[in-house]
Amino acid sequence: MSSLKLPSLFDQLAQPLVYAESLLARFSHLAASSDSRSLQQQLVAAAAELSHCPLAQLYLLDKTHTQLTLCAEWLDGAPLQREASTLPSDYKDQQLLQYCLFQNQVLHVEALNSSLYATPFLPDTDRSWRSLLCLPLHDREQQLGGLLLIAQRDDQALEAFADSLRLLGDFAMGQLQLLQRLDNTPSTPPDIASSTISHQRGYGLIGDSPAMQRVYRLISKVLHNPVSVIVAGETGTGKELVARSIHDYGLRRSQAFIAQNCSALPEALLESELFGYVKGAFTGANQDRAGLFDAADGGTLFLDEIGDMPLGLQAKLLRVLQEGELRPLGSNRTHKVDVRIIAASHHDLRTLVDKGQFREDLFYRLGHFPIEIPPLRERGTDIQLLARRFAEEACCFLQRGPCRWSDEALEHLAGYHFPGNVRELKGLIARALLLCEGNVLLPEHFSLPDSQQPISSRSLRERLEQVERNLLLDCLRKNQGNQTSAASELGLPRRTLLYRMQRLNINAADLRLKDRAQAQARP
Ligand SMILES: Nc1ncnc2c1ncn2[C@@H]1O[C@H](COP(=O)(O)OP(=O)(O)OP(=O)(O)O)[C@@H](O)[C@H]1O
Repeated sequence: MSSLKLPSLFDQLAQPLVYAESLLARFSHLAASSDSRSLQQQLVAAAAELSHCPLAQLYLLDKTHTQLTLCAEWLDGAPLQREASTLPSDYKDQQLLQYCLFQNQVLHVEALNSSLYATPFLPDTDRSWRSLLCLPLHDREQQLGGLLLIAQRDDQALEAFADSLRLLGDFAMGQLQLLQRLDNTPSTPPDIASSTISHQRGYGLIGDSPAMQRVYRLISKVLHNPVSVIVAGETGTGKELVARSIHDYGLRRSQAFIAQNCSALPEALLESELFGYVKGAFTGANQDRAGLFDAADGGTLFLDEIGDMPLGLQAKLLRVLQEGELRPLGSNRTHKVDVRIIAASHHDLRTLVDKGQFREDLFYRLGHFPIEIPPLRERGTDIQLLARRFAEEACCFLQRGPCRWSDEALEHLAGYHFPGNVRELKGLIARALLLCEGNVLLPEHFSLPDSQQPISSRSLRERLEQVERNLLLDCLRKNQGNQTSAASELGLPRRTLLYRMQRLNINAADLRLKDRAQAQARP
């Protein structure tokens, strides 16, 4: 929440203490309200009366965060009930409201008659509207939930009311949330069998651990904000899933989400995939073809493994990000695109910048908002939530009845390190279900390496070896088992890597076989 800027309030109001007193009274009225409808009415009445504006409006976003609805209106001292048919069916074309929502910013317009914004959402009255103040409102989780608007028929500076009305509006949003929760409280306790579903509250992601709660908080900050995001984390931790959640729960959800892995294609092919081309751009270009930027126009483009994008393409990407303009291959014309970029990498991009393998300007342009996804080993009991959920999904997929978990099997999983993270867990469970002939999952259904004695009973040396083993395995997997590339990434001579692998009992051939088996077992 923003804090009250008392100096501006004191400067601009004739009787600031009287104002502060009425503001307090409004807070306590709202706190006492016991139904959502009257709470919304009380908020608009309070906003109009505190600011001495004839009009106040409250707009709320629906659960999908895409649809804005006018929920309460106060005009000339009384509630206004407009026929739904006289109101816009949605406010997607209302630039002023959308600006406030998308930018998550307070908007103050003092001379509406000379402003560029149209205001058909304000009610028609004898005298036209001259000034307004529009405030984004947030709920208790700091998620954008709606807008509070006040308007005046004179040219009047209304910013002095921004901080205090925002606090009041945010408080009302929190109260609304509480009332809605009370309305929906089930009269009987939740079904135990469906308990895992209740944990799916983090934007469709599973996990309740403090590490994942931190991720959810970061996601909530960028949902309604068009900044580029970099999702970082080890392989298989859920980076693409997080990117999808940001798209699915944000204002772009009705548009396309397109994902492209930047390490999967050679440079020329990646370039034509991303930017498109015109007929004759190269041999075989028989017709114009739109690229992924065009396909994602209005939506989100997820660039996975951005650290592997060749430097030449990085420059082209930077241009699109800066100018919002695209020039397909072989064309001398540019056109505008509006694409939100979410990039992911399991490399540390800062290190790549230092090595000259990633452009510093692109790093700063993209990396406004990094989100670090924790590895599974830092998520505590989330492993069990995920395991149960994946088993339910796999049972559905295999069209068999639900399986029970033995405590030993859950403990067995909890003690394992999971170098391949959530993806590895998912693969292990799919395989275990195939091996399980009854309906109880037991430790022997999970083919975890033998050395899985509890971490706490191992010596420091054994633990360090385990860390080193996981690091080498990760690096080898990432480099598709190529020891020369893995050694170069680790900054080791190849001979040293081979020696360490031998000492730690890592067999590159096994690694490839195991990965293949897991890929096949994946549902
Ligand atoms: N928190 C989560 N809840 C549910 N499923 C998850 C979660 N995290 C990851 N997964 C699942 O794990 C698998 C791997 O996730 P994802 O592909 O998003 O990982 P990634 O980090 O992008 O992988 P890579 O490093 O290979 O690009 C997917 O099947 C995904 O659905």
